[in-house]
Amino acid sequence: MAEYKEIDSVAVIELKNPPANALSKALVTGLNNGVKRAIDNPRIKSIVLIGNGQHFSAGADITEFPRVADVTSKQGVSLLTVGDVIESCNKPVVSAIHGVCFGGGLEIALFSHYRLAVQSAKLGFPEVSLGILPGANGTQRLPRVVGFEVAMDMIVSGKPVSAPQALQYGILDKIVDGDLLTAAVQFAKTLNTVPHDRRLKNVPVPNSENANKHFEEKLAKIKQKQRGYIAPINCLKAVKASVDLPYSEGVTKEFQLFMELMSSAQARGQQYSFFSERAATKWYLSASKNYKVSKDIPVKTAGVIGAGTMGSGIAVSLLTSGIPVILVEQDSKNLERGIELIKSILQGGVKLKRMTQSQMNQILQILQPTTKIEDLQSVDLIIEAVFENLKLKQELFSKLDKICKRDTVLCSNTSTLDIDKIAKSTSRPEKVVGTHFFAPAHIMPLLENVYGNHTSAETIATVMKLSKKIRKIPVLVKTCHGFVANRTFFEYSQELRFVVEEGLLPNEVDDILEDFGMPMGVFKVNDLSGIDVGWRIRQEQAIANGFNLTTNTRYINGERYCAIADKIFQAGRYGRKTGKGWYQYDKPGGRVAMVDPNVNNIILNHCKELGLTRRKISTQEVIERCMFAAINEGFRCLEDGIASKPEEIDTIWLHGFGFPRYRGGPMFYASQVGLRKVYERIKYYQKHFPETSHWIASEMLQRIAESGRNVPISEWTKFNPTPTSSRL
Ligand SMILES: CCCCCCCCCCCCCC(=O)CC(=O)SCCNC(=O)CCNC(=O)[C@H](O)C(C)(C)COP(=O)(O)OP(=O)(O)OC[C@H]1O[C@@H](n2cnc3c(N)ncnc32)[C@H](O)[C@@H]1OP(=O)(O)O
Ligand SMILES: NC(=O)C1=CN([C@@H]2O[C@H](COP(=O)(O)OP(=O)(O)OC[C@H]3O[C@@H](n4cnc5c(N)ncnc54)[C@H](O)[C@@H]3O)[C@@H](O)[C@H]2O)C=CC1
Repeated sequence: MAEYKEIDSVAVIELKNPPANALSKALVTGLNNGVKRAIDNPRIKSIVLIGNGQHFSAGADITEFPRVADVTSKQGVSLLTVGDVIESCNKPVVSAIHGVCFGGGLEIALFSHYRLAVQSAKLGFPEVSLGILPGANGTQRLPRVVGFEVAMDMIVSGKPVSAPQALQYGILDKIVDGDLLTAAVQFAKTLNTVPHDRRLKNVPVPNSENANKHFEEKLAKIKQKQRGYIAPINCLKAVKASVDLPYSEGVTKEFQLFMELMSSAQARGQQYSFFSERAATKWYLSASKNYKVSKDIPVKTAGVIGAGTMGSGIAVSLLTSGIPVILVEQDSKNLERGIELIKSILQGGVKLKRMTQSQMNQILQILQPTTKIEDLQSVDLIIEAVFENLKLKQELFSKLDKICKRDTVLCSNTSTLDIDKIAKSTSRPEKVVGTHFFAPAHIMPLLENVYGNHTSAETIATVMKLSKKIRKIPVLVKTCHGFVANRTFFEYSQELRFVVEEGLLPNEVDDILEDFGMPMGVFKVNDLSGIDVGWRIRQEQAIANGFNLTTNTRYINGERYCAIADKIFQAGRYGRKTGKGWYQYDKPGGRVAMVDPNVNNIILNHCKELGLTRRKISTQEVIERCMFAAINEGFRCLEDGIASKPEEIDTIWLHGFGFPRYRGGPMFYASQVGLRKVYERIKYYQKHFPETSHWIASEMLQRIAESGRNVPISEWTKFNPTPTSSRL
């Protein structure tokens, strides 16, 4: 775990716990033993700590967190005990850093007396994203090096800094070229004693005159931008303690704030999210088709068809990752509009200092706009993002099949349509796959990749790899109408439309959802993605089912239907883009949503026409109805083999819909509420709303609820009554 060796008078202790040298109890014990061995050896004059493999250390071992008792136990060796041993050691200790030096890893480095790093290293405290704070004195030590404001920013944001930035802040003493170990040993040999100010606990916090002001400003920002999250607030309070209290009292305050977080439900949700998004990327269809064994096709050039809302954002994601794009539109007017959209997105990046004007110009050089689909003949991969219309997409794929080279991967950004139906218009269904981006496509992190019955492992591997290359979090699901994201979101939003039909107004529903932690209420989301898009999807589905949808429709094949959204569409209110939808906006494309009495009239008239009596609906009822409807559908996706594990559904909601990370995702939320209760409430709603089939409880949910025990999420799929494949 920690390998000890001697190079002349220098003891070298190598942290070794692949893949990221997480500081497990065993590694910390090994480190402690190594430092003590060096202290006890009179021939040793100084000590170097270095990481084996790709990183110095990714910090404390998160898998050990559930055992909070271990973390806090005074028995055994903790990061704090080894930290004390390092800091009080009379032989200089040098941390030699490469890869990442995160969390507890950075705390070890800050207990050390000197820090060196290679140019590419990254240093930071990401604990806040796990719902905790750097609890091994990081909140008291970092400010003593970098001052209050920088420490506050680093710890509250969790964002790492580069080695050159860390050098500038004084976190690093030196950036070294060439072999890190050789340089560190050479450096260590020049050291004899440990000066007083190299033990950070002896040092006051510099530049702390305006700490109160900075504290108040940051607190206000957190409350506005990270509404509901407790970890950033405790991080901030802990850093402030470094200024307000002597070191010995500051660490006690840090411990108290750390323990508050560690035992919180939010930390459980955030740590679950860390593992669920990694579990979701590990796709598995069979022994010969999975993330471990399947090879991808390198994507050196790409095509995007349709330069509307989605196509332009998709093109930006590809272009900013260095992939040249041929952008195809149906005519030059739409093409011009698409190019302008792309330019305005990039210009936004320049404004926010994410890129320079000259980088933007370079990016535009690898964009080739055209109205000729034939120009796509030799690209490696194409993403189609034209209107949501099956016939149109089939025609397009059939053309692409004839035009493109044989191994071009053909992707559709369809948000609902069956990939198999699109694939069947080609002679290469194995190359056809869904790549479902979320709006705005250049910002939203999720990529829901969708395989059909004929999609090859190579095609899947290609889009999963590409997702990472373009900085997206990929999840692989199986084709069906709406896949996982829209299938579950549909039930959530449908139930909320019913709530509006029964008594609440859109802004009242949105307020409840935003208080629950959603970044935006469902009606604001509808306005953003386009009321016309939703309308088109409903029309498509109705046509596919041989049904004629009108604004008077109340039931479809006996199923309750709410036509208010269609009436909003009929009123020419297409959402933000037209400056009015469920809300009134400051201007077309504007962001400021205002309650519009005209919308309220549409709703009230609708109810009057149908003779519906409106009623008061409680917050609890709203949350239960939308969440439990989505959760029930999530279980059905598992039953149908559309998703293979609950973690996929949760990752989709976290990164596609901005579900609050501290709640883990809808399925994790269900586990926290308790599946027995979720099941009972679903049965209750089924009794009250028998004409809505999403209240028929999933059999899998029923089995778990009736098992009489608290089944952990990792075991839920064992209760699947219809295991469909080997994907479990
Ligand atoms: C009265 C006194 C009593 C004593 C009281 C004592 C109290 C003291 C308490 C001290 C508590 C310490 C507090 C502290 O500072 C806590 C921390 O350090 S929390 C950890 C912070 N670190 C992170 O959040 C880093 C997370 N990891 C990453 O960012 C990335 O994984 C990384 C950049 C390292 C690598 O990224 P990438 O190459 O993309 O690979 P993956 O992300 O897929 O990771 C590969 C693999 O590694 C696993 N892993 C990564 N980090 C950790 C980790 N920290 N712990 C456990 N496992 C980790 C990851 O899950 C992947 O595993 P797979 O199985 O392959 O999916
Ligand atoms: N808007 C959203 O929030 C999301 C939409 N989607 C899906 O993405 C696709 C595109 O949606 P949007 O970008 O919102 O639509 P959009 O209406 O903004 O853009 C579609 C573009 O396709 C172009 N187009 C139409 N036929 C074409 C053809 N034959 N050749 C070349 N270009 C053609 C149109 O001119 C238009 O610019 C749809 O399948 C939609 O369901 C997926 C996720 C989210």
